Amino acid sequence: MGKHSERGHADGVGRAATSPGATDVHEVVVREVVVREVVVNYGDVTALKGVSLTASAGEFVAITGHSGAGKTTLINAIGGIVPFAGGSVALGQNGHGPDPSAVAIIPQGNGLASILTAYENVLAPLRARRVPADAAASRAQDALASVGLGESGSHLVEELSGGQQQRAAVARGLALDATVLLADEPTSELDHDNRERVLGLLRAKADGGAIVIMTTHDPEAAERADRVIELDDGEVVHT
Ligand SMILES: Nc1ncnc2c1ncn2[C@@H]1O[C@H](COP(=O)(O)OP(=O)(O)OP(=O)(O)O)[C@@H](O)[C@H]1O
Repeated sequence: MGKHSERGHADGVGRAATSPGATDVHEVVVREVVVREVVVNYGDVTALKGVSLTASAGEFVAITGHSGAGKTTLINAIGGIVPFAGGSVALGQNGHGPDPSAVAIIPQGNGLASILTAYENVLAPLRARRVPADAAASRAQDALASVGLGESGSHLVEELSGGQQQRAAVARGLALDATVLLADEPTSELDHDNRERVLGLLRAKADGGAIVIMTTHDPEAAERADRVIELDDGEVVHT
């Protein structure tokens, strides 16, 4: 099957459960993300030139900017998956570095394993984080249902459309129930209704106390955030 886009209180780090599905595991709760003067180099290319931002629990922040401005690099720096040459990223107020168990990333290009089913893709990171099997299964199924893929979990990713794959990636990020959710262009492949569905889920995560940081090229999606931070050529040009 081909790929068809659907487009047409900063009080430090604690340990607590954050949703009914998370009552069986302890997860790190982050009240604040503080990015200070972060510099990221790829060889000779300086992708971030001293970027600073703060986001607090309950906030939904959009990062905008033209292609190549550094949005993905910023998401990955906050998520701790790209090294930075200068600056710092702190989760909570005590100077903790990025903690993988506190953060979920919905990556650009979905990052799903195409030979696994959608359900297996959502389940795998939950199991990797030692969520017990029954709870992981139920969280994976609930997350898939929340993005409208309740009936499609048994399909191989390679059998899904581009938009369905993107929603499966959103489900995978949501299922982790992390208190920092980083979403890199999570609606780029979606039709209007599914874009609204996903933006509503991200809004609900923030309203539930998470810190949601989303990159987007879509002005209408950015409008749904509490704040918009614009990057240009590796620098914050508007907040
Ligand atoms: N792995 C890499 N190696 C070398 N340069 C890179 C690498 N990844 C990104 N870059 C460069 O870093 C800069 C920022 O890229 P980044 O992907 O963060 O931008 P972006 O704003 O997310 O772009 P887009 O909207 O197209 O996804 C660009 O100049 C890009 O070419």
